[in-house]
Amino acid sequence: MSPYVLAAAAAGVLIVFLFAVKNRRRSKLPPSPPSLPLIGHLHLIGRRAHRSFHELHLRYGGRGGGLLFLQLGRRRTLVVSTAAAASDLFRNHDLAFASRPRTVAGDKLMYGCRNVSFSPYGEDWRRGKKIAVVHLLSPRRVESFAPVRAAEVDALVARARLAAVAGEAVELRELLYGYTNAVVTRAATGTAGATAEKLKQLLGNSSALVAGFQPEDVLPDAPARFVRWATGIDKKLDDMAEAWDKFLSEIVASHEEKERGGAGREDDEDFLDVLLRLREEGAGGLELTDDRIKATVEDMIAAATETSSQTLEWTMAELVANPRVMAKLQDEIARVATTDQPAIAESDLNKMEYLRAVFKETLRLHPPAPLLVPHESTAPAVVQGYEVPAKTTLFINVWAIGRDPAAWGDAPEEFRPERFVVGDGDAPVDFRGTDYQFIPFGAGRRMCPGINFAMPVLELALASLLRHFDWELPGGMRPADLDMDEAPGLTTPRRVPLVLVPRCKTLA
Ligand code: HEM
Repeated sequence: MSPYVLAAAAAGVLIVFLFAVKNRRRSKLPPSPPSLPLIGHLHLIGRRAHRSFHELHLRYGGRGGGLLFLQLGRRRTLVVSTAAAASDLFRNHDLAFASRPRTVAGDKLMYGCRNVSFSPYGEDWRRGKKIAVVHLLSPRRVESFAPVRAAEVDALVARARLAAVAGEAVELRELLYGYTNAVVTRAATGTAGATAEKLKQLLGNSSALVAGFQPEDVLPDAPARFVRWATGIDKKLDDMAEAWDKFLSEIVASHEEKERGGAGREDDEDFLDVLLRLREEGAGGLELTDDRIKATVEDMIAAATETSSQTLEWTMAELVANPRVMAKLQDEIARVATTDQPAIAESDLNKMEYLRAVFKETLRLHPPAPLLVPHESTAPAVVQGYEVPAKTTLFINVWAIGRDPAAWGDAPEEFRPERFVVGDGDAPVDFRGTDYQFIPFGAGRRMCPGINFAMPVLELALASLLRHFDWELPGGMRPADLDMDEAPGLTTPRRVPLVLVPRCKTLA
């Protein structure tokens, strides 16, 4: 046989062998739709990524046990879309997926990812998170902000009353954002007013810059840098980072000045006071540099404000769309908060079981972070028999999991808070990270540490707004006319802001 024929035969065998190996490797990845060169599956993802992932899961993920593997430009991506798969992932692979993908925007806006939310998994993140859980968001610290919540709810009710007396419609987003922003800004920095206004502006501009896919997601380093420079993204991020830094540095300086005048009582401290005191005390091994302190305060404000105001706006929308639920909740509030009380006491909130159920139902259907915050794996993992390589980005589609018929029955789209009310002795499904069909705050190591802070802020506001007012749709609109779609972005506000008319109620 001629050497050419031999070489061709050998090459053929080698190609078939390599193809078989590649296919065997591929077959160990979770299912995946057909992809294009370079961009992979990016062209299949719309502006509301959670909806695109859900559609792809329904179409291609059937045999994948709730897992779907996508190549989004350069990013290997695992999408989890069912409660069963989320349970397996958090129970058995939480550590492998406990890091975060690094982004240029996160680096620039959060002091090199020195905040808790974007920090890669490691000792600094662990210590930063401990500070958040033990010192900033502990039940005792949250309790110390009760007067702040009471004052800001009073202001919220007063603003709604002005509109009610004038017979005017109110844009709820503006009203509710003003409230959550003021509570969080006061808890973080001790003041609201102009500080809260400035923060609103900074937060709004920053969200627009970090939303959506970034050039480095799609392109190799050098071209991505070029695109960032050519499109002006880098300049915008640098300007934004400078504006944040100027603002935060002034607040830190004024707190340091105050501290030099003598330490106040620990019970009256805001987040910045706590962080500066911990720096003095040694901070459990974490070097609390100025940058880390500023990143932590910025992180808390960013993580708390929009998530809370969006939850309130969605809840009001669902209540107006479901008058039966609205009436039942108003009855509960009237039963618990009697007429002799001018304002609702926080201790009464625990007696409002249906109120908590209403919020849970809202968070099931409208989780503010529909894909959580992206995780990244630091080691290879075998999930449900599939091999997932290290450095894979993980999206947990809690928006889809909240609609998973296997977990929620045959009418998962229906707003029915009774799902979360159970008979004596049974524990209702909760969002504390162990009922994997309902994880709007995440689960495992990277779970949200802010639940205790968020819930009284939400519950006190809603109970007060429903106690003092009836809420009507403007201009003959009917509940069925309400647009219940969400806008694109990292969090999911309503696409169309909710506008309602408050009518003063006489307290029965
Ligand atoms: C309705 C209100 C809120 C919702 C729905 C919410 C939801 C979430 C979610 C989904 C995550 C990501 C979990 C993951 O990646 O697995 C998260 C992380 C985080 N949240 Fe919240 N959150 C809320 C309020 C708050 C508040 C009030 C604070 C602080 C005052 C806060 C601070 C944080 C922090 C620091 C992280 C990062 C945790 C980490 O990476 O280890 N959140 N939150």
